[in-house]
Amino acid sequence: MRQPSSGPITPDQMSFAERMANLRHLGSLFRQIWRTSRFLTSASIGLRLIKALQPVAMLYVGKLIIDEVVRLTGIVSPGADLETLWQSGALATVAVLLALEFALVIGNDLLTRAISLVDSVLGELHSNTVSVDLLRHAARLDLLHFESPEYQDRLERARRQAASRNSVLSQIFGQAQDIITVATLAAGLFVYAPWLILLLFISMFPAVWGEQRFNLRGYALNRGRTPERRQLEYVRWIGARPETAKEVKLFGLGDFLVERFKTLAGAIFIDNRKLAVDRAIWGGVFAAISTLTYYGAYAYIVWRTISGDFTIGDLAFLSGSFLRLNGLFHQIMLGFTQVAGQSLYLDDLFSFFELKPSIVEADDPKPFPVPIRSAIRFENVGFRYPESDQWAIRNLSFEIAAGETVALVGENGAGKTTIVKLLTRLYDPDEGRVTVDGIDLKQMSARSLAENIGVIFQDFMRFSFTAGENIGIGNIEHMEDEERIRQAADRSLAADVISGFPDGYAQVLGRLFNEGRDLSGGEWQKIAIARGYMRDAQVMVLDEPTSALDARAEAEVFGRFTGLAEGKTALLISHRFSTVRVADRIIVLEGGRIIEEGPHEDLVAAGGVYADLFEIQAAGYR
Ligand SMILES: Nc1ncnc2c1ncn2[C@@H]1O[C@H](COP(=O)(O)OP(=O)(O)OP(=O)(O)O)[C@@H](O)[C@H]1O
Repeated sequence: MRQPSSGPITPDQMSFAERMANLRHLGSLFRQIWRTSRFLTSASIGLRLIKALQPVAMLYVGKLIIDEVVRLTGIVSPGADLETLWQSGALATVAVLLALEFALVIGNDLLTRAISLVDSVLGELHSNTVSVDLLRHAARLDLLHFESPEYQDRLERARRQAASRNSVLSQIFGQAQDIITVATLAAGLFVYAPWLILLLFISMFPAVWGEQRFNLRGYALNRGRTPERRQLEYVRWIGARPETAKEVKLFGLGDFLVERFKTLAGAIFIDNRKLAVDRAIWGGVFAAISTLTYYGAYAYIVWRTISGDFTIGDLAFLSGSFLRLNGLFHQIMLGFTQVAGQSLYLDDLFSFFELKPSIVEADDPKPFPVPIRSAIRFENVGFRYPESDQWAIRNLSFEIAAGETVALVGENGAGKTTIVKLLTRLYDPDEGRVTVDGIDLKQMSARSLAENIGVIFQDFMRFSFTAGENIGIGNIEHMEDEERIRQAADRSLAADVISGFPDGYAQVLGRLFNEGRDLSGGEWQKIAIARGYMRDAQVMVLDEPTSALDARAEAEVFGRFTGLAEGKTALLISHRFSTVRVADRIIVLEGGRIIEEGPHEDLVAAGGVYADLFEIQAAGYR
């Protein structure tokens, strides 16, 4: 597989073997389409097989008609009466042939429509299948995949392919159909003038070579421009979102965004235009070469007819066959290079599916201890974000005893959220380990870990779903449990917010949809906290849970939290010391290391960093 890279590649950088290797994805594509609908896939193949034989049949019946007409003109005297002639039976053959040709034309039309119907239905189903597969696969990947621009580029490329790639298979089926047609036409032509086929073949080469080169250039361009295209999407997104509208207006960012969009779009446009112009010019030259070949061959057949070697019917059949063959040969050859070209894009899609999550479950996973008997321990843990050469945390050891509430404090970037990500196994540590009652998190079943640790992140998601769903998704298995949702909402004070909605729990939140209703930051936070309460988790992690709450709500949320957390283990992160002081123990972090640790009173008495920070905040209130 190619190394994932978003950097531009040029046609010359891709070896022939690599181009061929991309064709392996055709098998995966076929399986995916087959899985989508066996019936429709079989129907598409079957109908095309029948349609493949139509051209030669048409030409041959045409030849028979002409020969029959020529024969009849020889025996029928000018001005003969149609009725007498019909009754004599002389017209029987030509009538049958005409009827046959009519049937072939009608049949062909029906087949074309049936194929296009089957392909369009299959195409839509397949594009749904790919989108579902993409969603499923993305959900299995690690957080690191989503936090890395390179993987976002890959996801973007895969997403772009999801909707359109089934056309490749239609194209391959079409190719197979054309090949069968060519074989039947060529067999006819071969009987009359074998070397004409060779001539046709040679005349194709420049076009095929040119086409595959342009395909590769097109792909390289597209791929190399993925980061810019993502930026383009981003600028478009910023310019048209309710979340951004306030700042865009007040900072007067409109022109700035327009300029940035123009610059990015302009660069992409210039590249695309150059490619389109080159392709058009060379396409014209190559087409002229093959037209020349056709007329050369045509002149030859005309001469052989004049000299009496071929009948007029033969002439019609041969020139028709040659014309069709010429077109079809072109189509097939170009089709092959196009399929090869398209399969480059398939690599984007299927190599995304080949990405494997690195945080995987142990072979024989152990359950999370219920209840926790001893403690959660960070044992000499070190962690560096991928693509970062700085340790976010290093040599970190601490424990949270069963039933204890521990608070983490520290300046921005001290490593607090990183600790939460390690505790929830969104990442694995690079050094040391995180254990619960001595069992490494890596040995634990992902499901039981998720069931036992409830987290509310500072950048929690504001889903444009109903209020009930926004809370219910905190425990997807109990999403329909209204009683549980109400209890969770009561605990987090979200119930008061929801009681003000005309639709209550059925109220759609957010500004995305017509009936949606937006909330204040603090109101959203109450909903998010309720989501955390949906799970009856033993360990609750609250990362900046109350930053947007007013003082009264904060006091109340925490009053309830500490009450409810009795017997539960909790980890709190907050910059507000009024929140932090309720914890049994406070850990002060700096640069990913612990610098102080103890209950609030002890830390204040010790007069260290915590005491200073506490004093600064307290002074602000005096
Ligand atoms: N996805 C990431 N990739 C690379 N570095 C990161 C990533 N997330 C955080 N960091 C870095 O890791 C360090 C610790 O970050 P962390 O988010 O844990 O800090 P924090 O204490 O939670 O900060 P805050 O109080 O601002 O929320 C910081 O230096 C930060 O820049």
